[in-house]
Parts: sequence; C-alpha cells; structure tokens
Amino acid sequence: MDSIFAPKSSSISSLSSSALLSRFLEASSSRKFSSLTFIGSRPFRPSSYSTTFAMASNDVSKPKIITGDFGYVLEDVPHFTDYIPDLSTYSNPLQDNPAFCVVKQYFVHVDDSVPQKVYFDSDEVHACIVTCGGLCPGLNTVIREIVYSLYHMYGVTTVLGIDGGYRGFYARNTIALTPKVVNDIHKRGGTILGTSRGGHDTSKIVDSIQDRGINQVYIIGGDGTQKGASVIFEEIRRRGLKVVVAGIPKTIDNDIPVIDKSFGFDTAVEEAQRAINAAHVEAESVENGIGLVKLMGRYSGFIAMYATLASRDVDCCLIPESPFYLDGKGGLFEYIEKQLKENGHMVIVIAEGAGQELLSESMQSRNQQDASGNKLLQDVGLWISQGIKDYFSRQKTMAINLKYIDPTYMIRAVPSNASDNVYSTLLAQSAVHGAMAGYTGFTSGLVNGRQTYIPFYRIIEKQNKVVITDRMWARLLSSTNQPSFMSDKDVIEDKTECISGEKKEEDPATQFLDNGNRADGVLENKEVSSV
Ligand SMILES: Nc1ncnc2c1ncn2[C@@H]1O[C@H](COP(=O)(O)OP(=O)(O)OP(=O)(O)O)[C@@H](O)[C@H]1O
Ligand SMILES: O=P(O)(O)OC[C@H]1O[C@](O)(CO)[C@@H](O)[C@@H]1O
Ligand SMILES: [Mg+2]
Repeated sequence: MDSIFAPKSSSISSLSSSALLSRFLEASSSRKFSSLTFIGSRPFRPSSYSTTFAMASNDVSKPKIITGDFGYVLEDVPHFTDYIPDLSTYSNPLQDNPAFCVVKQYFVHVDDSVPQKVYFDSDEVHACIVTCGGLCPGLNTVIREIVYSLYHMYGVTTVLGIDGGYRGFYARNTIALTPKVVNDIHKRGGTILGTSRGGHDTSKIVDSIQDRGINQVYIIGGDGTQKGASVIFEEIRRRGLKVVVAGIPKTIDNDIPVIDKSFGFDTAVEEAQRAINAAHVEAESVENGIGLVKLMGRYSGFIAMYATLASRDVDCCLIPESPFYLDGKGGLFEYIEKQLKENGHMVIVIAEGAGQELLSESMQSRNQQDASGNKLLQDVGLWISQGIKDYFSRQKTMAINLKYIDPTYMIRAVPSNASDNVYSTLLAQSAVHGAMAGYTGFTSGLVNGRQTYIPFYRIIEKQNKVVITDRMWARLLSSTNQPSFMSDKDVIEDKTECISGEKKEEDPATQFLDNGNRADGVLENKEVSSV
C-alpha cells in the first residue's frame, strides 16, 4: 500500500510510509484479541515490541499468520494482492471528502489511519448486499449505511440488493439500491431485502456473482451465514476473481465468537424487558403468581442472561449452557415453592434452548432440523409451564397462578434502538472501507471496543456461549439468588478441573466488555488500535 493519507497540516503526517486500516491480532499465548494500525509492511506498535516477522506460509489458501517475539501472533486479513498480481490502485476519494478533512487530525492519529490508495475505481464497483438467517434489529440500518457509504464516501452508484437470502443470487431478480430507496429503512424492523434459511449453493451463487459483474459482496448474517460467506470467498479466490466478500455479523443470539457482541443484541435485550415487566406485574398481582417468559437463544443464553441482569425482577434464569433439574432437593420445583412461600410471587426467564435434554427424555425426541441444518427446538416454555402446574397439583401445598409469555418473535422484529443503530453504522462503514482497500474474506467486527477485520476462518470456528464458570454468570446468580442446579459432586469436579488447568483452553471467554476490560480478564490494549 502507498502512503498514508493525511492533511498536509497534520502534526503526524511524518508517518508517510505505507498504510493500513486495521487488522486482527491475537497474542496466542494468552489468547488476547486486539487490532493494530499498520504502517508499511510492518505494524506500528509500542516500542516494547522487538519483533521479527516471519510469514508462516506462502500458500494463499492458508491463514496469513505472522509471528514474532514474546508469543506475538498477527493473523492477517486476506487481500487481493495475495492472489491477483499487478493490480491497479486509485487515489482514495476520501481525500476530497469534506466530512473527513475538516479536522486536522482525521485519519492520521496513531490510533487511526486509512490507505491513500484503494483497489477500485468508483465507476468500476458493482456492489451487492444480501441478508440471510433469522431477523435481527438493525438489518435495515446496515443495508442503509452500506449504500450510503458507497455512494457518499466513495462515489459508487451501482449497489444491488439480493432478494431473499442466499438463494436469491440464483433464483430471483436483484433490487436497485440508492440512497433515496434506503433513506428511512432504518426505522423499520426486518430486512427490506427479505431473508431465508438454506439454499446455499456455492457454485450457483459464484456463477451469478460473475454473470452479473458484481465485485463487492456484502453478506449480513449470523454464524451460518458467515460459514456460507467463507465458502463463497474460497470459491472466488479459487477462480482468481477480483471480488471482495465482506461479512457483517448479525444475530440476536450473540453466538458469533471473537467479537464483543453482534448488532441487534442490545435491542433484543431491551425489548425483552417489556415482556419481563409484564410477567412481573401479572405475577405480583395475584396470590402465588408465577410469570414465565421464554426468550430466544437456541444454543447460547446471552439474551436471557442480560435481560435478567437488566431487569432485577427475575428470580430464576435458565439457559442452555447451565443444566438444571426439576425434582428433589436443589431442583427447580423446590426453589419455586420456596420463593412463593417467601415472596408470594416469582418471575422465571427461560431461553428457548434450555433444558432440551429434559424435554427429549420426557417427550418423544424428533430431532428435526430447519433448512439451514439448525436443530428445531421443542417448546420448553409450554413444557415447563405444564410441569410446574402438574407439580403443584400433585403437591397440593398451594394453588398457583401461572402466566406464560412468549415474546420471542416480537423481540427480533422491532427496529433497532439507538445504540444498535450507531453500532450497525460503524460495522457497515468499516466493511466498506475494508472492501475499497482490497481486503476480502473478512467479517467487520468490534473487538475490545475497536473496529477490526476478522478473517472468516476465525469467525466460523466455534460458537460464542455463556461461560457459566465466568463472572457474568456469577453476577446473575447473585442477582436472582437461584440455585446453581449443580450437585456437590459437580462442584468438586469442576473445581478440580479448574485447578488442574484442564478446562482453561476449552472455555471460550465471554465476549462482553466490562468497564473497558473483558470479563475474561484480558485487558484492552490502549496502545495498539485500528480505525
Ligand atoms: N456450513 C454452511 N455452509 C454454507 N452455507 C451455510 C452453512 N451454514 C449455513 N449456511 C447458510 O447460511 C444461511 C443462514 O444460516 P442460518 O439459517 O443458520 O442462520 P444464521 O446466519 O446462523 O443466522 P441466525 O442463526 O441468527 O438466524 C442459510 O442460507 C444457510 O444455507
Ligand atoms: O423460526 P426461525 O425464523 O427459524 O428462527 C428461530 C431462531 O432464530 C434465532 O432468533 C436466531 O436468529 C434463534 O434464537 C431462534 O431459535
Ligand atoms: Mg445461527
């Protein structure tokens, strides 16, 4: 890349060698994630780093990993220049964009850089946007901001919407997207492009990309979608095409790893408050009232955990990661009975994926899957409501009054709240900057509060889950005062594993920021940064 773009008057315009937006850094020994600004072919880094760099491999299909002293590992983002020689570059149109030139320091603070050259001429760009998987607040905001960023920052005027998810590439016509078309879509829930599950046919999709002359593909979706994006990228690279594949991580479940959180998650947690409040009002208005709320979370209980912590009215939160049992000492029924005797009412929040193993035991397991291969869940809310009613009618100790609220689709079909709107905007703008700079095969994400580009293979290797040995879950337990539903034996075994260190590598860290630091104890590195 060529020289860093800086207004001439900038105090640090002396950093005039080559440049880059942001990359993804992992210090492998401690599993720390951060990002850093690149100057030239070497990272700009604190002077305490005396690092020698070595590319692990020249095979373009392998991850670009650069290692150095003290366990330093940089996992670099794929770039056109990895597999296409002699590409033309163009001046970055942002140089002439008044929005980026009004303040001296723009772009050239050590924390903050952009490339002077981009890999697309504005007229040459034919971009497309697709949304896949379940709905999520903020989808329309991301679509809008990609269109706006391309038009207004880079002068790109050809942006197509793919209709109805991955299968829309080969089964539907495209939709022309202009700033006028998308102007107020962020105020609506859902996605104006439509979405779907299944229908991922890699060759048909890449054929369609080639046939339509598309050279920037923006793919918005959850973990399944990012896997789909990854194989599209591999195929595009195999064919040697100058086509960017950029992912934007979406899911209310927050089950995408590495990133701090996915957009739409905050809105979902906020919307869940309305259901929890209703459950609480209903429960406390009657004798022995129980308000039961089922929230989404197929494999990860983040929405349930954060909605519970936010509400403070919840007496018990059940998530897929924390097994529980119903009968006997320390079981759920005993706890409910105790709560009702002490407080006269209680509120239970249950994630849809919780207790599925118990349901399978008591009902005939169907093992069905949706079109994308996700497990179709049985309704744990209805099942547990019936179980609680049956228990109290057997016990004959008290008459209960249970209200079951299922707001699951209501919390993901709403427009995004203010914070998700801002977050979605940053993700979209960042994806466009990366694409114009010639990066590809990446997901745009916030890591430790910084915008980064994360190679697909890191996003798709596992799912983000609540770590029940982590502090956030401990905070929840101390807020609800619910039992841990672990037997003495489990606790002893768990402690032994922690002491022997066997679990450490296995446990994914909770990805949330906690006063600037990660809940897993990883400190944010303030000295290295990205755009
Ligand atoms: N392993 C995979 N390889 C290729 N494509 C995939 C893969 N997994 C899922 N997909 C495709 O990605 C799209 C969305 O996947 P899925 O339905 O799992 O939703 P998601 O992106 O995980 O979002 P969410 O879980 O938040 O609803 C589907 O069209 C599906 O066919
Ligand atoms: O009914 P659908 O549209 O398949 O979606 C349900 C799933 O989608 C999610 O909301 C993820 O997007 C899960 O929490 C839920 O299990
Ligand atoms: Mg998913």
